[in-house]
Amino acid sequence: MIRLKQVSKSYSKEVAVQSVSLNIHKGEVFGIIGASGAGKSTLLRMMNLLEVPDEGKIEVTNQELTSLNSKGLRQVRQSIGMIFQHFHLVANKTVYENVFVSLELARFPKNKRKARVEECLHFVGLERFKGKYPAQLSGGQKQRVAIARALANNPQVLLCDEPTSSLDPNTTAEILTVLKNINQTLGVTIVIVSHEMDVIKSVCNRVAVMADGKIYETVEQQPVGIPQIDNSPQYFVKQLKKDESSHA
Ligand SMILES: Nc1ncnc2c1ncn2[C@@H]1O[C@H](COP(=O)(O)OP(=O)(O)OP(=O)(O)O)[C@@H](O)[C@H]1O
Repeated sequence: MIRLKQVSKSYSKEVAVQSVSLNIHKGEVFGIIGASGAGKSTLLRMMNLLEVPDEGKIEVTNQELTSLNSKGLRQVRQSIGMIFQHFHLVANKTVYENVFVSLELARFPKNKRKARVEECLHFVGLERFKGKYPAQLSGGQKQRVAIARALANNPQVLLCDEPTSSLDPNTTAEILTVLKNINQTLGVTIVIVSHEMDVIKSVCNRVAVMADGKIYETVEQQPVGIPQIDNSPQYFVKQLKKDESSHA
């Protein structure tokens, strides 16, 4: 599904990614973890050519991205959705419009756009929020809009760059549940970059550990599942009192 062959990228003299080869299979939830500066985001951003590699080849759905002209690249990008840590929503557009725009850009059939936006907002549980603006939403809701937008063109791949790093544990669990659902019900291949071990362990079936621009090791794992978070005040009080007594 995604095939990287000896891909490298430098910024001035800074080597961000160094000769990485990697195959990500259809239907996987693939994680990329490592220290800050290890090259995770750069590697992910090369999978849809947001960053252009200096060397190497990148194939997505059997098409070599670096050899495509701009029209070909635009078409292939419709099968690759992406979400970001800071959501990247358009501030002066409503929830509905944020999703609608991606259908316009992709020249989705005009008479089907409205229904598709509603379908995507329904999938992420945000139908009631369609008239709101991003500033009126919580972080988790903003990420859901970004997911709906990324899903609008029926992608085969969803690239997720630190998708939960701005969110609290409860909202993180909600977003991971949405991502898992997308993988299981829609069969979308998911790649998640995160520095949070709990996130990677909860949903990924294979994980690349990056260091100094290279893949140090790729580990297969059984996802441990998404933790059930108790957000009740009773839970917080209990945890505080437990910590107090363990330090007495
Ligand atoms: N646009 C850029 N211009 C210059 N240097 C960059 C750019 N993007 C990344 N780098 C450098 O490339 C290296 C890898 O960065 P990258 O963001 O890929 O790492 P990361 O593992 O995702 O880190 P983090 O977890 O902190 O986001 C770092 O040394 C970084 O400073």
